[in-house]
Amino acid sequence: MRFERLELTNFKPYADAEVRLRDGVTVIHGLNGSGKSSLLEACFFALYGAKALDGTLEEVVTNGQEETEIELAFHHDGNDYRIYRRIRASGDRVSTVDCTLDGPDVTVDGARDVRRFVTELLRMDAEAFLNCAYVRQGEVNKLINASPSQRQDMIDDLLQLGKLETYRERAGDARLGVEDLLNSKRTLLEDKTDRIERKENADLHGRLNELESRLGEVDDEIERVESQIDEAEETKANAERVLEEYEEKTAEIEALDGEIEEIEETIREAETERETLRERITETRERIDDLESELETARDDAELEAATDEAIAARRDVLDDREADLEEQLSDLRVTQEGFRNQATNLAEKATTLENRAEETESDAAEAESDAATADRTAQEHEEKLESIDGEIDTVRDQFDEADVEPGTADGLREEIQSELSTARERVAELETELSNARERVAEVEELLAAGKCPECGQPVEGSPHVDSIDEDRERVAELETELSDARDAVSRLEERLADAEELREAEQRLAELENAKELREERLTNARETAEERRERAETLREKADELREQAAEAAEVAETKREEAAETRERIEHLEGKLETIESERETLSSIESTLEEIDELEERIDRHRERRSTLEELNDERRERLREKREARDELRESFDDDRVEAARENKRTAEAYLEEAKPELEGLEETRDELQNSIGGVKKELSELERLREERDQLAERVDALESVHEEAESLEQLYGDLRAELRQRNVETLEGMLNETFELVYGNDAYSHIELDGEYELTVYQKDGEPLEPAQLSGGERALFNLALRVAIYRLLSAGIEGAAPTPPLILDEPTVFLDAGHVSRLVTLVEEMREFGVRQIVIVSHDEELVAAADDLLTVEKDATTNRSSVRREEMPAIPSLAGDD
Ligand SMILES: Nc1ncnc2c1ncn2[C@@H]1O[C@H](COP(=O)(O)OP(=O)(O)OP(=O)(O)O)[C@@H](O)[C@H]1O
Ligand SMILES: [Zn+2]
Repeated sequence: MRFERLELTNFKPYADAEVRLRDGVTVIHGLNGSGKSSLLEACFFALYGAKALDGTLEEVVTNGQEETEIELAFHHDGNDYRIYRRIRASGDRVSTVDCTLDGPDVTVDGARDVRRFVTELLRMDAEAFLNCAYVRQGEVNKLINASPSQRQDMIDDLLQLGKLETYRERAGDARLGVEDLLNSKRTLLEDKTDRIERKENADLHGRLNELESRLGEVDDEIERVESQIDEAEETKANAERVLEEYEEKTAEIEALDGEIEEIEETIREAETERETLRERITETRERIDDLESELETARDDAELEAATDEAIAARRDVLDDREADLEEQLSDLRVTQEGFRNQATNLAEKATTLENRAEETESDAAEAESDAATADRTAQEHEEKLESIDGEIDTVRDQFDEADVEPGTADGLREEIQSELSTARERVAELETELSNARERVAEVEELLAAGKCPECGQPVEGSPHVDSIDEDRERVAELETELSDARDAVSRLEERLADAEELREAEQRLAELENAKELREERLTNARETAEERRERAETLREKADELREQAAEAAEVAETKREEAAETRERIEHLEGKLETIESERETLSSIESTLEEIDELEERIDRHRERRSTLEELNDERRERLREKREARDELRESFDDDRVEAARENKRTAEAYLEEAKPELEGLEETRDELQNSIGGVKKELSELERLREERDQLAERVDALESVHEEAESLEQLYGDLRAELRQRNVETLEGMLNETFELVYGNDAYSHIELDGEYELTVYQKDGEPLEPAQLSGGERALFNLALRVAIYRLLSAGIEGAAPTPPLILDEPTVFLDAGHVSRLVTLVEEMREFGVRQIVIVSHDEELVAAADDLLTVEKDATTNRSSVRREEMPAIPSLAGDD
């Protein structure tokens, strides 16, 4: 067997790692704590699971991670296998959630099954693997310190000698089982023999004979009693038959008596019923008489000639006719009444309308009167105004009288004065111009004269002609001034006169206006007066009209009253007729009651007939019954005469005697039968015991045979037990010898110094080291390094023994050494290298060693370097490229 590939995820310090392991010697090296041992542990754990751990499952999961995966591929006996494990930590629990082993044509699931499979496959469990193949760090003293019996167990177990012990134990168990069985069978056999002896002593056959003869006697006695009982029973039966017959006849007579009584009773009942019916007929007849007298009275009331259906029908016709007639009259009257009522209503309405109109007309009249008054007041106002206008006109006329001008001429006068005034004003203007001119000339001349010059020619004044005219001119100015003043006076006078004339003209206009106003007023006055007159007349007319309307209204109301009265009269007549109709109805009812009385009478008559019929039927029935009664009485009398008192008495006596006998005999018989049953039981019991005895004898014979057989099986088991024990001892002895040889060989090879001569391993697995001088030494007394070598030698020896012993069937697992050089000095390390090479030669294909030792490293076929990252604290593994591999064997 050899490991091929290991793949780890979150296993201890490894986050992710993959290692391939090859044949030959693989050395794993690296610093302390880098994870070397963990790699080996991983392989071991992959194979055996939790069993392979020193601690708990929890430790394999990298701190802080939740899941760990391990995959190990290995080769064994020509096949490839692969184990996969997945461990999950959730909360406080750590468990294997997945565990599978795949091999050729096989898949195993579940940690337990995988472990079993691996144990089976490698022929060693985890413990055995540790004892031979995997030398764990620090387990140097394990085998040395073990007690001989522990050592024996370990080695026996490895060499499968344990199985022989198991077989021996099983044989021992079987022997003990047989022994138990044998003992119990022997006891049984003794018991049986005892019981047979006891039974043989009891004289069962003698008892049987005696019982059988007694049974014969009892049977005879039973037979005798039974025949007597039969006789008595026959006598009893005969007597009973006679008595029965007698009883039957008595019963028959009783039955006939009963029937006779019944018939008599029926006849009596029928007679009673007939009597009752007769009484009913009388009662009914009386009732009919009463009804007929009632009928007579009713017929008179209803004016009927006869109380017959025909008369009633005729009377009904008359009543129908009368009713129809009355209905007709009534309907006419109702129409009339309705007419009167309508007229009364209409007239009352009309009266109201007229009354309203009269009121309206009166209010119109009042309105017209008030209008007339208003018009009168207006006329008076106009009159007053006219008076004031007349006053004003007089004042204006007085003005004209004063001016002595005829009104209407003022205009012509004004025009005349106007033209005189303009002429006068022209004269003034002319004079003013002339005066001005004259004055200028005077002024001019005076200026020239003052200057000495002629005013006309400019020549010096002395001698100028013109100077002479100045006086004339001065006169002319004076003249003109006088003339102008006169002319101006004339203008003033004319202006005054014009103003007067103007005034008059205005007065004239005012007068015309006043005359106009006066005319207008007068017209309006006339109008007002006319209006007043007209309104008064209208009021008069309206009042007359209103009176007329009132009269009409009164008339209409009167007529309405008359109509109402007429309507009331008609109502009375209607009521009267309705009364008559009611009378007809009551007459009809009377007729109906007569009819029903007639019907009742008929019915009563019928009832009488029925009663009579029933009576005669009853009479006939009773006649028949009397006939039957007679017959029954005869039959009964016959029966009474037919039996004999003496015979009955004899039968009674016989029956009593037989019964008395039977009463005594039956218990006797019962007693006999009981005795017989007891005897039979006893006989059965004795016979059973006899057959029991037979059976016991048979059983005893069988048991005796069985005990013989068991005794021989016991012997066989004993010898088998012995055989296994001997075999194991022998095998162990052989193994011990071989092991001792190999141990010495190996120890010599790895230690080989002059101090020790040899190691002894005795049959009890006691180890002793002998010094050269023959002194024995306990292995525990060796030095640390010596112990390490000794241990290694022992392991290797066991490993060799194992591989030799099992030969081919179980190819040896890889030899795994964890730090084997710790206690060794350099020389011994070289020997270890030699040992390793030896092992290779013995056929160990794969050797894995954890070591720091340079020499071992140098001797490796494969070098794996393990490193731990200082920051992440995660380990990694790496294969060193090796130079051409020197042969290890060549080293030595
Ligand atoms: N569950 C774990 N999670 C993380 N790290 C772990 C876990 N278990 C162990 N370790 C670490 O792994 C290392 C131990 O590894 P291992 O024993 O394989 O080292 P080594 O190389 O064999 O050391 P030495 O040379 O001292 O024997 C320690 O540093 C330890 O802290
Ligand atoms: Zn280590």
